[in-house]
Amino acid sequence: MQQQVQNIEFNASLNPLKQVEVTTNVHKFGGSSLANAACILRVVEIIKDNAKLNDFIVVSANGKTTDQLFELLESADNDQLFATQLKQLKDDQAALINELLDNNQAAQLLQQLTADIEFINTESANSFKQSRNDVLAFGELWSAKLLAAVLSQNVCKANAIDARKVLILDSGNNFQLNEQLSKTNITAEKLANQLNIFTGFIASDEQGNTQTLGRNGSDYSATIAAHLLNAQNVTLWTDVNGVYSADPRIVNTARKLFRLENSVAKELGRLGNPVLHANTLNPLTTHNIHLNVASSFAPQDSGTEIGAFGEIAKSEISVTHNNELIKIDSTEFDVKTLEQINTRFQPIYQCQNNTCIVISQQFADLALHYLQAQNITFSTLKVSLIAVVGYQVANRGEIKARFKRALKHTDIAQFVGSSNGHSLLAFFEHESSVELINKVHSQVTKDSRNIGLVIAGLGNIGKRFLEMLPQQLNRLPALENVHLVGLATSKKALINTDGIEVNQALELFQQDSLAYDNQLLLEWLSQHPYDELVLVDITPSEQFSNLYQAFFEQGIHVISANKCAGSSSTKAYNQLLNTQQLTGSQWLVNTTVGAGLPVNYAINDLLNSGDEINEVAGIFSGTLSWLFSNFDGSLAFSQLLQNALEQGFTEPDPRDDLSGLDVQRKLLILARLAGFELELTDIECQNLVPNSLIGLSTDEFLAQANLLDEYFADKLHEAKQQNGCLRYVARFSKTDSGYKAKVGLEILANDHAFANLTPCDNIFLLTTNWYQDNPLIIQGPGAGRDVTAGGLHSDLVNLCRELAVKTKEVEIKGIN
Ligand SMILES: NC(=O)C1=CN([C@@H]2O[C@H](COP(=O)(O)OP(=O)(O)OC[C@H]3O[C@@H](n4cnc5c(N)ncnc54)[C@H](OP(=O)(O)O)[C@@H]3O)[C@@H](O)[C@H]2O)C=CC1
Ligand SMILES: N[C@@H](CC=O)C(=O)O
Repeated sequence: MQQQVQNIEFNASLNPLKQVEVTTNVHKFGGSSLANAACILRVVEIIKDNAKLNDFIVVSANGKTTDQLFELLESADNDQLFATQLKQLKDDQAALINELLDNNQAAQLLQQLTADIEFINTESANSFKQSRNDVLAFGELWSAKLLAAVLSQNVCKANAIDARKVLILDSGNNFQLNEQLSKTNITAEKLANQLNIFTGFIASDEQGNTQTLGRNGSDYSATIAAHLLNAQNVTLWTDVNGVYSADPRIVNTARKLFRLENSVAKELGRLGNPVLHANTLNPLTTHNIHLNVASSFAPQDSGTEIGAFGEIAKSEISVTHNNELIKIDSTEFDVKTLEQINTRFQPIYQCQNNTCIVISQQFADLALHYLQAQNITFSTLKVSLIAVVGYQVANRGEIKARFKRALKHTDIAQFVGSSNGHSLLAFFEHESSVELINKVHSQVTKDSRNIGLVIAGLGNIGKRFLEMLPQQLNRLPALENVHLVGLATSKKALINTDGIEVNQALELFQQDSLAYDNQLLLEWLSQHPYDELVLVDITPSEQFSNLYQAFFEQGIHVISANKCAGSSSTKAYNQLLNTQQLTGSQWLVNTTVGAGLPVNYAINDLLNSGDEINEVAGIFSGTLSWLFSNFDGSLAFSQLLQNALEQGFTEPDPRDDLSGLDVQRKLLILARLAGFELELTDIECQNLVPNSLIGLSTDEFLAQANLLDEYFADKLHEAKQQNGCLRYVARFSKTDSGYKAKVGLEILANDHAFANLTPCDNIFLLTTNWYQDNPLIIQGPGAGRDVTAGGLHSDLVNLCRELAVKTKEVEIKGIN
């Protein structure tokens, strides 16, 4: 039965493939990504979402087809086995065609398949003496034709290209690519305004003989095609979702490396990394082409990007191992022989005195034949390798020392730095154990993750937070891997994935920030290349706090000084908590109440200890505390207000303090933390801003603030008459029917606990089951630049400590 491609939108305006761009991208799909009809349909969806017309799609043979073809080559002398295997191959291919194509389309491919199978059958008579490579080529040819037909039927026109008509290898020059001829060919073969489906793995020589590009040759085909096409991006869609800091099947603390420096990626390939292959990166070095490794099983995940990056990516360290190596020792290597060995067998290591080479076992037979033919006497030894790979890692003393520490008490045969400086190599005369590989990984990477830090809001508090950042980063091991990567104000943002120099952050922001909108910010955040991203919201903006839902959905952690989200509607607040729990995002809000005072932590600790909060009361506004402590009638109230504003205690608009809104929000945040469900409007609130000052801009309000003076002078007089003082008090208490909550101006006795605070201090009285007759009191400065910025730093350190011990399970579909 023909399978359907789901959700294909034929409406031109919605078809993502309609946007034709001048640049070409190359997408390569490996065999396991194209293993069966369901996989191919998934690939079609990926192409719809990620490709555009004129892009090149490079394909491997479907599933295990190449293995089946190899088996046929081997069983040519066994008629019965050969016939069974050939029938199976034909049936498998025919099944794919019938499942995916309508009758007309299927008929053409089935006819071709029959002819190809007949060719294989005929060639078996002379044991494929001349046609081994022609037979192997069928895997990719069938795969390309099938995908082109499925795309043409369901998405857009697609043109299958036989790479043998394009990629010409020079048999007189070690089968190097004839670049000029291949470039001319690719231009001639590609068709405009469609997708070009290109066979991986195969090429031809000048005589037209089929040649293959070796193990994992399709990746190489993709990067060669990208080079010839001057493409911008190559994506290797495979069955793993990126390159890891070690093989995740062996090291379960391995981290995905989101960005890999070109030279480091090349070194990993050279040393036998299972995802990146030795040749793959070679064609990319001359152009600035980005290579991505992504999973076709989880296309929404960001994979690994390979390119030219700055310091953060360059600091990545990984561990690779290879148990399938052979060391060849000889005193007879001459320059010419070594040159040949280098070109043909990709040695992993060559001794400085030219008396030994280490090569992969896959080249062993060929290499040994070659040396015998040269009459060179040699001896061989199986060896294994554990390598620490990173940008110029051989020159990084601390990594070298850690690696050596991990190797202590092992019978290591040799320890050297690679000649390019990008790896440290430890060779052993036996297989490397899983324990040792884990130990090395843990020692050299410290299992640390890169944490990106974005700061939104660079005002009164944001600037102070930023000023304190360099010293914090230098001082605290917990912040070792924190990188400032984004700064934003209401209209401009500076994002630099390579990191923003913290000591010059404000200057860089002035120079380089660009206008942005939330959509752009979210787009960048959705693709950030860090293990964790922390956003510190030091804005007063409700509109900005509305983005938290999207942040949490993307697993981004938020530290808020902004009180809007914490005091939003019950529905919105609960949705945030649910999403955050679902995605593992952390949300730290310590400074939203009491600035740096640990009142939020105290409530959490009490609840964790099994206590219950019965009452919360106190002075929650630093501004109002400062104003009413200092207001004795000698200065007008409006003058004191101006003073509080200048000291950085007030909200950006001081009416948010005077109206009681700021205190109302804080009481709501604490009540919610204590486990109660209520809305802001459930808290009775006394507004001290007269109607005449409500509708004005902040500047207009400040210009007319003297209109407040008479009201507050009267209130002070009233308090004095009662031998008391004015205080703006928040009160929340549990009742039999639920709770009672209000914030407002009170006249308190002069010896009341709330009446004798240092100006600007907050006081929080927590009455709980454990602290009933003698409530728990937390008191201290509750507003201001230093304490608030300090509180935010405290949240950052606590968060980073938690993230350091967070374990992320690696999902592996297998490594092809
Ligand atoms: N003062 C204190 O003691 C305490 C303050 N807080 C909270 O800290 C926050 C910041 O206060 P403060 O520094 O005094 O405020 P400021 O007005 O001095 O600075 C606010 C900053 O936020 C930016 N901003 C405003 N809207 C947005 C937006 N939509 N997107 C991105 N950036 C935006 C502003 O950018 P632009 O310049 O472009 O407008 C500015 O850089 C407030 O939420 C406050 O409640 C919390 C505890 C204590
Ligand atoms: N404006 C606020 C600042 C802290 O939240 C206050 O005065 O308390």
